[in-house]
Amino acid sequence: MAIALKSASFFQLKKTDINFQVRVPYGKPIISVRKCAPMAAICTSPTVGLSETFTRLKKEGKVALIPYITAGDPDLSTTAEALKVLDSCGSDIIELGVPYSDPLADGPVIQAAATRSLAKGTNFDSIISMLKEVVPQLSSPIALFTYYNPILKRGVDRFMSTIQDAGVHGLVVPDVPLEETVALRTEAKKNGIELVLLTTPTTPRNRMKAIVETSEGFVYLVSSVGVTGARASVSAKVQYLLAEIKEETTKPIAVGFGISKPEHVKQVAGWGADGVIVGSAIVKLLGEAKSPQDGLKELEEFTKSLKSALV
Ligand SMILES: O=P(O)(O)OC[C@@H](O)[C@@H](O)c1c[nH]c2ccccc12
Repeated sequence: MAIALKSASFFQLKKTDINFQVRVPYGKPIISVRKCAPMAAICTSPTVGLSETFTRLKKEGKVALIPYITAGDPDLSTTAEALKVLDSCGSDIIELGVPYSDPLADGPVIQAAATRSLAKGTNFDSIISMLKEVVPQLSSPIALFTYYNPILKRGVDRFMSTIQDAGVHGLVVPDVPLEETVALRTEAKKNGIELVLLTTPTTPRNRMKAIVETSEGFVYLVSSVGVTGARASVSAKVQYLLAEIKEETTKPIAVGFGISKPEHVKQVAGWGADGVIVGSAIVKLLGEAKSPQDGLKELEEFTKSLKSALV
């Protein structure tokens, strides 16, 4: 059954018939089968932002599942489907990475994904076009992930208004130092975009205090030194770092880096995290699957396993 995206605005899809062909302007049509929880009614009411999502989850006594994927890997049509799979399989916020040629904070898995995506011709404009089609079908807010250079190239004000117009709620810029976030924060605020800042295990206490006071949406606690990438275990130091940050702020704290299994998710949630971020394990699964359809099916199973660790 082919559904013109526009006419799906009040379409309640039942669990059994989530099997439809979506014709998208930015790439080849793709058949997708999703068996996760019934999609929320696709309505035009705007998704709520990051802070409101955490406020709702806190009231429900829940921890946010926050996956990260690289846009355009293996291709943008699959990214569009992956966003819907992640959304319908229990993600609460979705980090979407803009591929960049010099991802200095990324490990080999995400670096390879960015290289593949750029080789396919993915660029900021094609990502925005895809988001304009897909965001109205999602119940989870999108936090766009990009290095600073692509923002500067476009101009901070134009970048922020463009992502706001595409329905993006949050922004994470891992390589912008706190001292240089003034311009970003000013334009972000004008466009209702929540700028998430990161603190690490080696961030001095007074600097961490300034970061958490400035961060919007949530505080990103990097669990371990080094670059992104699945680890065999999550450092027990995270428990101490969470307690330290909670002394400085009541803002939600999401932990990322190295988290790649349901048991990691359970452990970090048990240490008091308000959100758990999983990136490389998902990027690897999608990027290395035999086909996009296989990748989407594996993504569904993996996302459900991560979500079940939080129930
Ligand atoms: O990949 P990991 O180890 O699961 O970590 C999350 C990470 O991928 C995601 O949040 C992210 C992608 N690129 C980044 C660059 C810096 C900090 C964080 C990120």
